Amino acid sequence: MSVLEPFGTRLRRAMDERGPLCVGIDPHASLLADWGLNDDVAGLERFSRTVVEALADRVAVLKPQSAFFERFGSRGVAVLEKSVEEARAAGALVVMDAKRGDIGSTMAAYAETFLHKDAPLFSDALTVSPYLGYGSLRPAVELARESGAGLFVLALTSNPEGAEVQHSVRPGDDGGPNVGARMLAHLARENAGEGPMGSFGAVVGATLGDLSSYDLAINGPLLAPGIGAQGATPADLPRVFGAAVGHVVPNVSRGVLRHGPDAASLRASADRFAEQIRAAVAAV
Ligand SMILES: O=c1ccn([C@@H]2O[C@H](COP(=O)(O)O)[C@@H](O)[C@H]2O)c(=O)[nH]1
Repeated sequence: MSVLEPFGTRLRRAMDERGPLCVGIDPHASLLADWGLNDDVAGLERFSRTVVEALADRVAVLKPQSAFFERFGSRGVAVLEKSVEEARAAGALVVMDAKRGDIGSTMAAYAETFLHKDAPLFSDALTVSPYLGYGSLRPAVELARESGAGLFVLALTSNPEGAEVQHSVRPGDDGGPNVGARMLAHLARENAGEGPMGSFGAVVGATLGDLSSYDLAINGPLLAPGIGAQGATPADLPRVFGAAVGHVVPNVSRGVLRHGPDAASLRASADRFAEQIRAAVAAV
């Protein structure tokens, strides 16, 4: 198996060279319609190819949302494979947003699917759910380390429903850290001693307001969805992330995609978000 430089190193370089923006590839049925495409595999393929061709040479990260491809069965997954390959070939890092999570023995198979360097769906990083226990993710952590890939662990998600799980505290641990904080602490341990940045990131929503009660200094990236369609803005980033804002990878999906299918308009929208993010982060 060929080995890449660690994901954290590659991501840090990409963020420094291109800015930290991550654009989602989320082919919602409504966006396919808005773009004048059919809600079928041909429409999916055209949508995804347009986004990759417009943006893969300028943004640090593209994040395909696997659900919108899986919806079309094996032919949709084939489009996803091709999109990942083309985006990586054009210079973007690919974070596969598949939010996998299961008992360890099954997690090992998910890891083989997305994090083995020779797998058809190999991606630079994968979103994972730790809600079968952080330890159940161990096979993914180990294979990611071997391959030079990374993980983004759901810690404090952008949706309001997430609080029910993520703000809960272990029984008998009154006053102790909540679940989200525990996930951040696990990740800080995973990234200890890594430079310039570890490969094990957290998903922390840009919609969540002041997070100063959390220790976001995990020495790893913080993938921040919620900008655009979910109501957060680039200007919110310093208030939400404080001193950790330099590790934030802000994600925008529909906020950019609604400007398609014209490639120049997609690029212009991504450039506007990138500039607003640069200005917000520079002001800290
Ligand atoms: O906490 C989370 C984790 C993941 N997502 C995903 O990010 C994008 C957001 O899309 P927008 O169109 O910019 O709202 C989407 O793929 C979600 O599944 C998230 O929103 N929140």
